[in-house]
Amino acid sequence: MQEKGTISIHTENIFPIIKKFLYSDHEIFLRELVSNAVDASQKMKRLAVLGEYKGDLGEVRVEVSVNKKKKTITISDRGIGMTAEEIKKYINQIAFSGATEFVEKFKDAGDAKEIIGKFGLGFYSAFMVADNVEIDTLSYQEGAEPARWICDGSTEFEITEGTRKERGTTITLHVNKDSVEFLEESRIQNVLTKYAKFLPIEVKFGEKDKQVEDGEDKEGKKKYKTVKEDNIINNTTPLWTKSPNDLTDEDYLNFYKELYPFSEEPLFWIHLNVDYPFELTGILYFPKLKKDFEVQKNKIQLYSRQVFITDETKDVVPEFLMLLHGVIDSPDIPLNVSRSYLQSDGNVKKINTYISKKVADKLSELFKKERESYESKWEDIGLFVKYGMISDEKFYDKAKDFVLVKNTAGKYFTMKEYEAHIEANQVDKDNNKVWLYATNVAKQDSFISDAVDKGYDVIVLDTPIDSHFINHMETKMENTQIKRVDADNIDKLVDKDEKRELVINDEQKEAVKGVFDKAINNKTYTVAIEPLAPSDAPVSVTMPEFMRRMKDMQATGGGGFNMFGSMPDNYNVTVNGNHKLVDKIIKATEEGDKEGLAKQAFDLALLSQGLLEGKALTDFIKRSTAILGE
Ligand SMILES: Nc1ncnc2c1ncn2[C@@H]1O[C@H](COP(=O)(O)OP(=O)(O)OP(=O)(O)O)[C@@H](O)[C@H]1O
Repeated sequence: MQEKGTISIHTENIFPIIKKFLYSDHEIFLRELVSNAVDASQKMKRLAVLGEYKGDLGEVRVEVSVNKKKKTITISDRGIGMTAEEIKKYINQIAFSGATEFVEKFKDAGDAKEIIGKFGLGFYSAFMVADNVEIDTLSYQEGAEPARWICDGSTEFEITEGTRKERGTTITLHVNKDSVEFLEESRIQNVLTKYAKFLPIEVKFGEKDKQVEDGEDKEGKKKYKTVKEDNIINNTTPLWTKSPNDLTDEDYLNFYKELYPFSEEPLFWIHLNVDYPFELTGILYFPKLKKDFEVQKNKIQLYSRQVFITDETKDVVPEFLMLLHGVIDSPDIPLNVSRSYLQSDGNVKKINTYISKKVADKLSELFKKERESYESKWEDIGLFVKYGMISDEKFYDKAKDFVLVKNTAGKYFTMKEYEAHIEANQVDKDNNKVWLYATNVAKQDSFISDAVDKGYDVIVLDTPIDSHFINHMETKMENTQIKRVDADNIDKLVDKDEKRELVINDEQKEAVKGVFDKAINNKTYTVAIEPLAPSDAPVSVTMPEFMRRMKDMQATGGGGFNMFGSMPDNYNVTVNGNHKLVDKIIKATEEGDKEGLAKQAFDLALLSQGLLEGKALTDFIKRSTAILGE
């Protein structure tokens, strides 16, 4: 038997185009060929189970080897093999028609780069690294003849009788001169570890050293010797393929270590398992996030029937879920399409909804069953929950019952509990509940203690996401305002319309304002004289809530409020017209003394907020020291 033919594709220059497109991702040829070998092996095993193959299965594993001298890479399996007819059908027609389709679809596409590695190019991808490809195969079918196929990367191929005696297929790649890197064992080892680590059929790549006990020496100490053993790349039954009922916490923790050898232990995990309306399995871990969530992204690995596809899961899982770690395995995620398509894909949407619901359910269960432990983990999960609430309305609906706020005394509340907690006292004249928050307990201490003295409660919102979270919550909660505790004088923050009289007259008020304006001499500070309690601070410096929040949001990204980030800081300076200091300023005869007092009080206000620095701080200390010596 000898047959020559032309592969039926229209695009004669298909090879150069494919090579160009896939330039940066040549390594996927190995993923494709090993996956094919695994598929053929699994089919073989199934046939045996079904009783359709009665012969000896032997050891069904895939073997990869490299011959540097001959410049070849071989991938061989003991799968179902192919007859000459099957080669013609599956390789010449199907495999190549897939490649033609690829070229036609994407030769003009702007996002060709994005689809690299996502398009299952199958067998054809061998030509990215090889000038010549051979197939030696023997079908499992009784009486089948071995067949051999050779193709030199043009559209010409040749099928002849083969010599293979053993069932299965060997693919031999004659590596081209641009791809010699793949003749290095370490390179192949890396690529296999990346893509084949959890394949369901054993993949062997050469041998490795192993230390085994070898009796004892004269002093009775154990001796060891080095022996060779098969280098098996994969764990064929990774944890996510097992039933959760058969697994212990230790199993999950060990698997986490296998995935991320250098990471801290995760907080908890969710085992995903769904058959309908799509197929998906996986394990998602909640890592210890702390406050730096950016570094945590891109840790979820995406598999399709245990073949690693990518760890760029953007577009496949909702943005906020990308903070999680773990594995998702689904044959229903289309991998051979561009990203924009992926976002509108029905299955991807269903998968998103499913994962997001599962995660919300898990958190809800933990909150209900183990509140104490949930609270102790809040520092780590809070960020995630808030991120989810802002970005996913369905998640918000569930999470609003288990999102927590902590007050300055360290007590945790749900939103409902907190509302009840402040309802009696923290309400302004218009019947708005006023939530007070601090972003830095140490720096805002004086404001916090003013609020606490009034019997008010202050919560701590000190993570980068909080300014966004507050904005979101305000739109959700009725008759509620959320204000930073240092955004104004406490009586203004919770304005109960308790009128207090100013003890000085209008003329004196103007004069005092003039003294402060002159002493401060800076347009970003707006001075106002207010009638406060004589025991309140003489001067306070605040930044209005709106301005502060826009700046905070801008600093942590997003919000579309770029203009605020570049605006100078604007502060309100509130002078307590009823404080003894004001009286002293009025009574002072020297202009310099008046200004000196005003400046000193203003600097003290800045100091209490950590706003006094540099030369201003040095001057203040000198001035204060001088006063002590007077
Ligand atoms: N090692 C093998 N043993 C038996 N049959 C094989 C082997 N490799 C390829 N084939 C046959 O050739 C066909 C084409 O392979 P190819 O990899 O191009 O596409 P595919 O595996 O069907 O799809 P994909 O694009 O997902 O890789 C396979 O479906 C299979 O029938």
